Amino acid sequence: MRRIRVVSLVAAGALVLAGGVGAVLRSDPAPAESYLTDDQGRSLVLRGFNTASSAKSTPDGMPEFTEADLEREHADMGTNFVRFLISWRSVEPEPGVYSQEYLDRVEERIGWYADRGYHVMLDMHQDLWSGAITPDGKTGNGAPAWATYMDGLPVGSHDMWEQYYLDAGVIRAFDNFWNTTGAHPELSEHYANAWRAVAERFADHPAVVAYDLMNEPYGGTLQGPVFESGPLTSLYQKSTDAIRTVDQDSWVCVAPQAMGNNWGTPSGLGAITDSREGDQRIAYCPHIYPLPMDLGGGYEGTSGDLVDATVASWRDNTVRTAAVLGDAPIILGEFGLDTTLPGALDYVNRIYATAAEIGAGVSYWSRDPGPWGPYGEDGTARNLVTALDTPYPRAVAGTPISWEASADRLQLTFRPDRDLSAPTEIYLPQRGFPASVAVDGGEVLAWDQQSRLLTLRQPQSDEDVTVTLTPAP
Ligand SMILES: CN(C)c1ccc(C(=O)NC[C@H]2N[C@H](CO)[C@@H](O)[C@@H]2O)cc1
Repeated sequence: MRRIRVVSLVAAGALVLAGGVGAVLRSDPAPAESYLTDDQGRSLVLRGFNTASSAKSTPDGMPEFTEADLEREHADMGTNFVRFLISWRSVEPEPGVYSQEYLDRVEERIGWYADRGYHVMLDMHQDLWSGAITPDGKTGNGAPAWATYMDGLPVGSHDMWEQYYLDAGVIRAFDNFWNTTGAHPELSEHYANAWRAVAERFADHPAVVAYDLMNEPYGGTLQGPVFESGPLTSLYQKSTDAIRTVDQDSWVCVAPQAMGNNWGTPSGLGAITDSREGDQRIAYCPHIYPLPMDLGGGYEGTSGDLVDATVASWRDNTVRTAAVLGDAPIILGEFGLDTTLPGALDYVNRIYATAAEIGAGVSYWSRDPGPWGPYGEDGTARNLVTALDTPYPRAVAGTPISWEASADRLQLTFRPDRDLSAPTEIYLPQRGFPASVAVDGGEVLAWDQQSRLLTLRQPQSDEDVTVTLTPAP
């Protein structure tokens, strides 16, 4: 049973511990800008995957992922979101040259998601800066070789990929990009202009809802708040300004540095100014990877306690930084684990419960086959599929106040917005709702057992409404 309670991150409220899950009761609903919204103004609850790590190394920059793979994911888990990996090396293979052929390939795949009603966040992905940090091109990914200046400093050979971040050549490549060296002010300009080229292509695409400006930033010799409030915030501002010259409506999602923040420490990220008309559309997209999990401890015993402490700290720090960014909506851009670890699915449920508490979208890392993913190398469905196939209110015609879900029950409290014409839309899995649905507190507009979507007639009330869905007897 996964009980999920969405609570306010705005009201001070009393911290109420219920069933071991911390919850801050909402005394006032979070402002609508605490959620990304769709074109009809509905608050979006985003659930999906990072697709996919395989794109880091393919020559054409595309994930090893087919439309049939998406069809299966949609049928098995009812996802509505994807953090789709793109790369600077593919967008701008030569300085100032933007590959429309690559963007064509991206657009083709985004069309698969659009055909199924998904929302897409494009992730300009990097790890260890670039494939150019090692001769085999297989260690890092993201930046093009022409933007990789290691100044002849060495890069070693390590068993753990994270260790490459401490090599002098890798640090120098990052230092030159952030212009900590003073030698390459042009690189961040190129980066912002690459984003403009991407946004120019997707500004009017019905499925693209957000741009994740940089995956897991790393400051090289600059670390922590001095990096995050300095070069990182500057790059985000420069990229946001470039995007807004061609796209006024997509959300711009900014992430803290990975080191530390992935483990629950606070971020020094500064606010970004959004020049668009109306409400700002800046979102915050941190990741979480508790160190005890990374060290193989699993979610049990002492390791489980340390993970819980990390999750609690991460949540508070995430809410704090989202407030600094102007009550920005939150998307948990990445979390994941080897789901063969002890307590793995309890951890998955804990993270989804925490995400729901702060109104965050979630993209699981990752969609690739294997022990972390929903499907094995041989294509068989793994334990993660059932864990993720649970009811959720995909689009809410108003402000979500709280919701709880298990396989065969969903209870949603929301404050309707009578100005919205589109109805609240809820996903209900086959395993919990094999036939008709009993609805208490609301009126069914439609129940489509093929798409697994139930829509509610918009209540003619401004007061909070609580709807409970269970399988009809
Ligand atoms: C030392 N530094 C800077 C560092 C260490 C560890 C990670 C990491 O595990 N990240 C978690 C996952 N995210 C990437 C993709 O974005 C995956 O490859 C990692 O497993 C990142 C940075």
